[in-house]
Amino acid sequence: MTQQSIGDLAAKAVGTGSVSATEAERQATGPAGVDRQELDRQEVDRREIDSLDSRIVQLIHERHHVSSRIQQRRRREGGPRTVLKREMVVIDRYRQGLGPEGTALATAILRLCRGPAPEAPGAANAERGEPGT
Ligand SMILES: C=C(O[C@@H]1C=C(C(=O)O)C=C[C@H]1O)C(=O)O
Repeated sequence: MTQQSIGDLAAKAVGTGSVSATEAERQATGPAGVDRQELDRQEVDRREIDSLDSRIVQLIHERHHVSSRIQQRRRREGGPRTVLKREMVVIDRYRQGLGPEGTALATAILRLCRGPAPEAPGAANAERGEPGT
């Protein structure tokens, strides 16, 4: 299901913007019903955020994969792992797109893409069959 269709479903299910609930529906559900509608909207929006966040995490994994390939190739050829000039270009793209916080985000992403493949805390323990996951 696409993000757009989740949003459409939400609009149909709980009534947003021009598709607001009728007075009759409001009377039928009462104040508690209105609260429930609000909760429904929040739940749908939260699911959309969860889905977006999963995609962002997946994209960072993909980015790490490609970045590692470049870094390893350069190392094999006797070059350095990192190239500051290129990193400045990357940081600038995030800053242009997101403002000052973009710089912090780019820096974190570059750091993630420098080390071993990022993994969830406890993932290594899970592989070894240890508790805490
Ligand atoms: C991927 C590269 O190697 C390193 C990693 C970078 C990145 O993850 O964007 C950028 C510059 C280098 O420090 C590259 O040179 O493009």
